[in-house]
Amino acid sequence: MESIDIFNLNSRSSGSDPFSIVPISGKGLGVTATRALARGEIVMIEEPLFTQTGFRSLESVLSAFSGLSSSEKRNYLLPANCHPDLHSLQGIYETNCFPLGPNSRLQSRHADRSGVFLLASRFNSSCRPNVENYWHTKTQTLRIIAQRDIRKGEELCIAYSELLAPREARQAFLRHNFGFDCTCEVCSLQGDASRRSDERRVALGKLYEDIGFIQNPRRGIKAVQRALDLLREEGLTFNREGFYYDGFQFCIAVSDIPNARKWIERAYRASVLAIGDGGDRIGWIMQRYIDRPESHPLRGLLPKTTLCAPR
Ligand SMILES: C[S@@+](CC[C@H](N)C(=O)[O-])C[C@H]1O[C@@H](n2cnc3c(N)ncnc32)[C@H](O)[C@@H]1O
Repeated sequence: MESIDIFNLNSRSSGSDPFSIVPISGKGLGVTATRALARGEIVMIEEPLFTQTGFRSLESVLSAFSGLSSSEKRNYLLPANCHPDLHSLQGIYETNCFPLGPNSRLQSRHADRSGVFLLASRFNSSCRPNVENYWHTKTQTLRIIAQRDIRKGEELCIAYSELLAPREARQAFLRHNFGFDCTCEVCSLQGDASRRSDERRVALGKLYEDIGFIQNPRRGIKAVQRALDLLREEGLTFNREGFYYDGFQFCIAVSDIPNARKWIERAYRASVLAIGDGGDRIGWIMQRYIDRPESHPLRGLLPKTTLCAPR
């Protein structure tokens, strides 16, 4: 393995940053917290070294690489490469790039742009991630945000794989795309604990797909509560704001304005904690409905009734 100047990497961050890049047993380098972090806190903000469109090729990566300064070129060659079948410049890109938007976890997750980042490329993967990457359109920077309270010294991990999938499927994905056997705390569970985790994730995946199609609002709100319970039990924060937003829409459809307001407030709070208060589109839409929930176009779609508030 290439010898890596960790001091040089760490010196890229400002002295007050709450993370450090260090060797992690069995995983190469990784990122740890140098102090306790609160949920919602921004851990890192980084500009891309270069970006690519969705139709990238060896030529486009080469062309971007040739525009870098000589020290940037040296730094680009340091991160991991899990694609020995590709040209090394392309392999490094495919191993380390991040999607750049679109900035909505409520809508499509398919980015048509990606970028490579020297510090952020050092985050290892966990199937119960404690930080999440988010592309902040306004500043054209990648933000890494704490998804729960984190202890000093804890490793900070993002998720490389689909979270709402059973262990075997996640492992196969990571082996195929990143060339490693995941040894995160969830993949290391044994027996019943592993089976229960799989069941929760599969159930969550089904709820995530199905909730938008449920027509009966009482069944819908129950499904939302169930999804939020499963997330809590599984220690995940994936799409929390989306599930709260679903709860809001069920209440709005039956003109239950007081409960709708409580659901949208939770959705907004969960969104700010997940991706920060960037004044982006999701935050802006949610804020509008906190002020005037009755302005949502689904209002009164179904006969009036009272549902329930989030727990
Ligand atoms: C994007 S790099 C992450 C940083 C990398 N550890 C380094 O030293 O630069 C991806 C590589 O890190 C390692 N890795 C990431 N997450 C891992 C995990 N959960 N278990 C084992 N290895 C992991 C794998 O070798 C993977 O191919």
